[in-house]
Amino acid sequence: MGGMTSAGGSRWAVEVRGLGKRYRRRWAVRECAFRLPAGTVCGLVGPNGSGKSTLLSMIAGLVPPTTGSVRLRGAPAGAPVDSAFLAQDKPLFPRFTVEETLRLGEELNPRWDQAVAERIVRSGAIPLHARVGALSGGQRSRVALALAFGKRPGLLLLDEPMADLDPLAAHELAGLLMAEAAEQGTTVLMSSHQLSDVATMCDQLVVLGEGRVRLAGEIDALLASHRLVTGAHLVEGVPPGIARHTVVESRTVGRQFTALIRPHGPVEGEWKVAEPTLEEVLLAHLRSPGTPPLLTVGARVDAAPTEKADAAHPENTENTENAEEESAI
Ligand SMILES: Nc1ncnc2c1ncn2[C@@H]1O[C@H](COP(=O)(O)OP(=O)(O)OP(=O)(O)O)[C@@H](O)[C@H]1O
Repeated sequence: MGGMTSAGGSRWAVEVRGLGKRYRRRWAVRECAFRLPAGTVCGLVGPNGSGKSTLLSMIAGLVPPTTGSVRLRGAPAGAPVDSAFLAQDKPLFPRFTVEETLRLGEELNPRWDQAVAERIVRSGAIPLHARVGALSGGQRSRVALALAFGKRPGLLLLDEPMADLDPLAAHELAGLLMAEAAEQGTTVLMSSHQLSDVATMCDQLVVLGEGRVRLAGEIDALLASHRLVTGAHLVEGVPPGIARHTVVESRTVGRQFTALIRPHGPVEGEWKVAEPTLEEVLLAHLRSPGTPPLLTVGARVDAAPTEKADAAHPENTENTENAEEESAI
């Protein structure tokens, strides 16, 4: 992705710069800056309370940022965009029938695709005449997904879409999301706590920790910039040959030393060195929130000044330990 430029803007579905949200004294999202190529499926991962829903709501234009800006498809910040947001609580009118709910979707959306919406509802065996308030949680999720997909949006923002779906429904949704991205060029940004869903569905990743971006970019490139190192080690602590790399996490059990590192050059010594799985990289980063952030070249935005950022909130800038890691990926 090294040759990418932001020329033409529209190759980036989402660009956020200096994005922050403060609720009273507490920052839910801080200094987020990354971009997401159009037509990709991106997983948004992070511990509870790390700011995923807040970030999605700001990108959806539902929550005004305290600092920074969101740009969608190269359009000026704040311009109306063709996106659909499926919130975690999936708000629907309980007194409407499923059919009435879809009709409302049709009336509100000029590009409405009734066939897609109906297919999603029918494959869950949900009767069109059923009242939404009488459906199970998973069935309501399916209706909400039908509404989101029926809009045929360019950008689909999903907050834990799989959370209450049964395994078959989740599998079907995964197929649908990937097909939409491939066939319609839809960009999908979805938060999830299911690392295996992220591994099977997503080609991009954004990891949040305490409201900040910890990892962002193409999953292949992120994996390629990490190594899992194992071997025998007789004394406590990280061996000097390993400590010269960025050590995300290390542990010694008995005589067995294991570390997830970002190598800066060859790993010397009698170590077994392998490329980690996505799950290994994610878990290590979730357990080690102090690791410097890593953004691939494709995910980085220039450090352009943001609208209302740092001048009004000088406490935003103090954090040198959060300096981004230099990398050639
Ligand atoms: N409307 C609000 N008013 C005050 N604080 C809020 C509000 N919404 C979110 N927060 C706070 O912002 C932080 C981030 O919350 P957010 O819901 O964005 O996290 P999340 O990563 O989506 O969490 P989860 O995985 O539990 O869904 C939390 O500390 C939360 O308490």
